[in-house]
Amino acid sequence: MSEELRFDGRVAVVTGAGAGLGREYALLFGTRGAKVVVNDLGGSFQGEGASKRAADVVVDEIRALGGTAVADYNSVVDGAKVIETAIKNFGRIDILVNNAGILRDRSIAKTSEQDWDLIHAVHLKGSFKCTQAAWPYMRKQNYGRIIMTSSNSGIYGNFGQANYSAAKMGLVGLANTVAIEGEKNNIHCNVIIPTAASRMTEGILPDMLFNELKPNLIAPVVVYLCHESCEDNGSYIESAAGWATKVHIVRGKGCVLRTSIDEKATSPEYVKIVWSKVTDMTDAKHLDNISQASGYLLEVLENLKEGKIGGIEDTFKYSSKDLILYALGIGASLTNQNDLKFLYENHPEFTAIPTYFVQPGLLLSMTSNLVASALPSGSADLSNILHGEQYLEICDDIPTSGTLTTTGKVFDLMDKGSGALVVTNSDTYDESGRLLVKNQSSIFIVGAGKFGGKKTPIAGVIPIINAPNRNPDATIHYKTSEDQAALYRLSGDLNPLHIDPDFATLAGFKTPILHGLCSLGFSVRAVLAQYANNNTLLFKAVKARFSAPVIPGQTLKIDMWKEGKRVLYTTTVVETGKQAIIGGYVDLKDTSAKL
Ligand SMILES: CCCCCCC[C@@H](O)CC(=O)SCCNC(=O)CCNC(=O)[C@H](O)C(C)(C)COP(=O)(O)OP(=O)(O)OC[C@H]1O[C@@H](n2cnc3c(N)ncnc32)[C@H](O)[C@@H]1OP(=O)(O)O
Repeated sequence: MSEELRFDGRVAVVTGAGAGLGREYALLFGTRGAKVVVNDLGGSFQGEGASKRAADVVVDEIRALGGTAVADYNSVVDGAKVIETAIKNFGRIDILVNNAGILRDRSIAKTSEQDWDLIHAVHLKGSFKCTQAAWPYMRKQNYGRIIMTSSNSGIYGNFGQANYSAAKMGLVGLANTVAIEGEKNNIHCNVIIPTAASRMTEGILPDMLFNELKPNLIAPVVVYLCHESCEDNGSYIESAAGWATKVHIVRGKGCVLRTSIDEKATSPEYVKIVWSKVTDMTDAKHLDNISQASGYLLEVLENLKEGKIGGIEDTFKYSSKDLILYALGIGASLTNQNDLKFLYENHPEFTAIPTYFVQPGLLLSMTSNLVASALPSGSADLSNILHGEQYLEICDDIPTSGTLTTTGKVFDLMDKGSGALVVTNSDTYDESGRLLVKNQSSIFIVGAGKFGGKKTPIAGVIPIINAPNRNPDATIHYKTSEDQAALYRLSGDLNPLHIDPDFATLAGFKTPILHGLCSLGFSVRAVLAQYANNNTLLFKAVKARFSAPVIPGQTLKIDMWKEGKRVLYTTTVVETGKQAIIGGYVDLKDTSAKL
């Protein structure tokens, strides 16, 4: 054990110290050398009556233990008088534990104004008045330790305690500001959130818990918080039953509700769409002060201004398990030994199939109204949406797990007559801000054309490249499984079009169809197997146009033409002879197999 923590020369005022927690604090301070003012009005726990006895008994106890103490019988609402007792008797005030409290439990419907006012007077106003009265002395001596007593009833709410909960949460707010204002004068203010068996909690807590909630188990925590060696200021400490912890308020990462600084308004409908992001607490953080809170807002605005957010932002987390699930979803199989490195996380060359990284961009589109926001109607229904084209470029080394940030925006909108074509661009970064992946998706909204828009793409929309007019240099067949879409969807694209027969009918298909990106994954596997010896490091980019649907269970024929480091390909459904992907190509950094 380290050196005994002493309070010699210090004067401590403990309010409501006639019983329960306050008594334990007062006794411990007294045995540690502090001169103690034992404040207690001596009323009932409902705030009725007053007697000197409660405080006197504790004073006697402290004296019997060899300590120094005086009683004070004032109401904490007369804070100046309470502090005056300390000054008159001991000449100073170093420690103030705002502990006095009463209960007036009623449901909100039955809480009278008097119930409300009385609770606020004792808890909140009393703590304020005592603190304010002690303040000039503490400032002058450049030292002070103040405790505010909050409660889980305030932090979480508790049936029948509206008045008490509000006052207890009010004390947290009071402590926050007192901590800031006192900092430069070495006045620290912290919050204790105790759960103790006392006359206030008897009958509320279960017996088993009640019997273990001894106030003397909390006193050491409060007494330490009041010691000069304790550097905490503005902390909330919860303690009960011989246990203590710090409590934090955290703020989620949040979600930007507009796509550019020029967008002057957002809408309740949009808020509804992104609500899961607004309320996502996965990356929640504690902020140390109000400047950090507003600082982040400024950052959001700066990013919007500089076009850095340039649209919607999303977080994408993945692990080796996700990579394996994806690999299975696009047909990787242990029947091919070369695929083991995609399916076994302990394989020395375990790696992602690069097309996995179409997911961050796609999921961003699917969980926001990015696509709909581009349309004149402002709305789009999944039953009318088909994946038209995809471009993916890997820009840097891809880790096998991570938390990535994707920013996405609408890049172009075309009126194709039979439908509208929305082109979205997204960039995906790792935690250090390294650009890992670029995606461009063209989404065909069937029936949303003829709105008078332009037909041709702007520069920057990556065109498809038609296959050469010669026999393919290589062909690979892959049979998809009847459960291919059921498996693939687990990687994130939960569009019911791929699994729900009723939804497929609604969208105009006889049966659910395969995800376009699943067919793309199969096709890239073929190119990597044929021309890169399955070495994913050689993969640079892929482009595809989804020209006809694929039904799970059909066989894909991937025809390939090698032109330098570019491999052009088409993907045909063997059973129907229809081309499912046209104009596709894979750019390799190098090739490892000759024609
Ligand atoms: C918000 C959330 C985002 C959701 C993201 C996606 C989620 C996924 O779950 C969805 C999917 O995976 S769907 C499955 C994969 N996709 C498909 O199966 C679509 C297959 N393609 C088709 O059916 C038709 O091409 C079809 C229907 C697309 C077009 O056929 P037609 O209407 O007959 O058009 P056509 O007469 O051939 O051509 C008209 C103009 O459009 C251009 N075009 C055609 N197909 C295109 C395509 N796939 N992509 C881009 N442009 C396309 C043509 O070039 C033509 O333009 P122009 O007149 O200027 O030459």
